[in-house]
Amino acid sequence: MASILRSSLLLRSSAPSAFSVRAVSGASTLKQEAVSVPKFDSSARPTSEIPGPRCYPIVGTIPSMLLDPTFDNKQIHKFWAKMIKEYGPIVRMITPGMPSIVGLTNPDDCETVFRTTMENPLRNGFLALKKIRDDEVNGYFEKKSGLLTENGEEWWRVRSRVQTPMLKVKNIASYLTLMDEVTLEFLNRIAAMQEEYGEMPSNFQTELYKWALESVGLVALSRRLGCLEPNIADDSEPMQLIHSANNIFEAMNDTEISAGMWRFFPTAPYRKLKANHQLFLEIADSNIQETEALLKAKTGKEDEELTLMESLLLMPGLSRKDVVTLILDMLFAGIDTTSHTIGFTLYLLARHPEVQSRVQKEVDQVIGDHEGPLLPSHLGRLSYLKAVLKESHRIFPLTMGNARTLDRDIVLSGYIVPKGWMAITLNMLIGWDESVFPRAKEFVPERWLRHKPLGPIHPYASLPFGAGTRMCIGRRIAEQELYTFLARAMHRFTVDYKYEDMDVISKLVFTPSQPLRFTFTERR
Ligand code: HEM
Repeated sequence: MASILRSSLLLRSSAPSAFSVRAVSGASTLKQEAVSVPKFDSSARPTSEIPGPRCYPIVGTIPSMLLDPTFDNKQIHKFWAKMIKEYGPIVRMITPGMPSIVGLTNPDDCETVFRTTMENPLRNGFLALKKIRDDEVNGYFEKKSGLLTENGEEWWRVRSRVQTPMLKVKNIASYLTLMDEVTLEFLNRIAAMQEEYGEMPSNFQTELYKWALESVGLVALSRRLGCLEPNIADDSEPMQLIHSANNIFEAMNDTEISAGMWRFFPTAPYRKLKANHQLFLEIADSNIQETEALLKAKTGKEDEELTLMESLLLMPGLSRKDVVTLILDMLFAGIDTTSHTIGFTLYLLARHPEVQSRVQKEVDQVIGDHEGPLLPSHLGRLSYLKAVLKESHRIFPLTMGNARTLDRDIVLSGYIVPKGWMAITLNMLIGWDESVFPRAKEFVPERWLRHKPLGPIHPYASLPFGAGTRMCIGRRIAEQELYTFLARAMHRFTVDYKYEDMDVISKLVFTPSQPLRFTFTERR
């Protein structure tokens, strides 16, 4: 089947493509571009002096972590905040058998980490997921576990080929009309729920997951999945994808932020991860095959533009399995990310009516009485709305930090941090630091506007999508979904929230601590 599809697509390869497949084909060695790498200062203080909680022989800092009253892997930001307060902007953690860690809150250190790892960005996270893909899924992944978990040459083999097509704004813009259609349907659903319940039901988060999966499915699977059907059954395929992705994130939080016992025996979180990954894989794979069948059926028309995924299937140097694994990761990474960002942003807008009216004013000017689908030119003019999203990511970043394993010794905050250690840039704590962001506790989107009224912002201080060659590959897709949703929602509704303040719960990504019981009032 796969080869039939591939050859049928290849027959069309002479057709003009909407997507750039030329950019990096043939590039198979790690990027060697000129980056300015900070000089190593050999007079720096030794590694042994890096501050941190008490380190014991054999067990390292594990007892200091586990016995600390703030240590809770669902609230990991509180533990890191305490460590940084006690020890300063660089703190080390030693876990035997795992790479030692430094947590960082000085943006200059973050810059050093990203610059020195630019050519070989190693991210040794999600190890339990990698083990499951490598050892346990009956050879499905052929020991090539995909962008999320691979490193080095194998990671770059795929990344170098998908980088340009997936991050080119123009390519993603070709999905705007469809994304807009999904959003408009979802807003009708919001209006219906508002009518029925007088506010959003306490499971509104699940509604946002449906919007997110329906939106990312447009790009990943080139079709509608039906997530927004009224009364969609809880055991339907889209709902099973959503539930299993949620469970995968939760289980990965438990395997990632732990002493790593899953390496020695299948712990409960490891088993949960394996079972949900298997379920997700089976459903996603059958959906991918369905998409392949549809693509095969529409073969032959020379003037038909290729979808992003079709053009990736045609990319020299990428196998069908590579593309399938990418689609799998897009579906998996595309549910719990954009949906939580929307949840946090709506909460911040509800709590700051003056900001909300400014966004509404902007979208009224930009969209006005326009009746057709949103156009890229509309999104291009939403500078305040984009500032709102940046500010929302500063206050509620989705991840605690960005991680890089060092492939050489470097100096951070005046200490030598050796090769093999993992440096984590603590996004959330940097975002909340008054010395980096004046009026850090306030929601001030204006700080991101071009004239920077609160002063310049360090370019490495807020990196919600990571940075450099390993930056989020779904960034453009995510941004387009988020801009579309917020523009349409603010054009139609005013949002309100009357309940407790929002905190975060870590489920690999930060999720809202309270049910999202928003009230949406029609503006017209
Ligand atoms: C608000 C939404 C999102 C945020 C904040 C976000 C954030 C991130 C971050 C911080 C990373 C790690 C970057 C690094 O190590 O420098 C990442 C990686 C990744 N993201 Fe996203 N993401 C979002 C949405 C998405 C979506 C919608 C997709 C799929 C379409 C996606 C797919 C991926 C993949 C596959 C990677 C691994 C890339 C690699 O290692 O080469 N993300 N994302």
